[in-house]
Amino acid sequence: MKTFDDLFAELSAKAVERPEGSGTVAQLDAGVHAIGKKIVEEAAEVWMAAEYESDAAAAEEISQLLYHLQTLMLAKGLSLEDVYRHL
Ligand SMILES: N=c1c2ncn([C@@H]3O[C@H](COP(=O)(O)OP(=O)(O)OP(=O)(O)O)[C@@H](O)[C@H]3O)c2ncn1[C@@H]1O[C@H](COP(=O)(O)O)[C@@H](O)[C@H]1O
Repeated sequence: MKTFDDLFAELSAKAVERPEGSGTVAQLDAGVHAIGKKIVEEAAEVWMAAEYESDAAAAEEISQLLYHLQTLMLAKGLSLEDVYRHL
């Protein structure tokens, strides 16, 4: 099963290698403003799923929010350590 750190390593490699068809590369090219809007959208979907949908649906929406947060971290050049030091 993929962990938060595994996904960050995978996305970091995609940002460097820029494989054809990568949604992550497209998001990074779209920039911080577009990724930020996606985060707000996904956060709302997490809230709605948690309040009105199944636990499985909420978990899936949470995974998507985590993905978009990682994409924003990459767009900003932030490392896992930059975030973890605040936990
Ligand atoms: N975990 C994710 C992941 N979670 C969410 N998403 C993106 O977020 C979108 C989810 O948004 P919604 O469900 O709200 O659907 P939507 O609004 O119709 O989506 P869009 O129209 O905005 O694409 C998906 O369409 C994906 O584009 C993800 N995209 C990729 N990953 C993983 O990231 C890795 C790299 O992916 P690529 O860069 O695409 O190769 C792979 O391991 C993927 O599994």
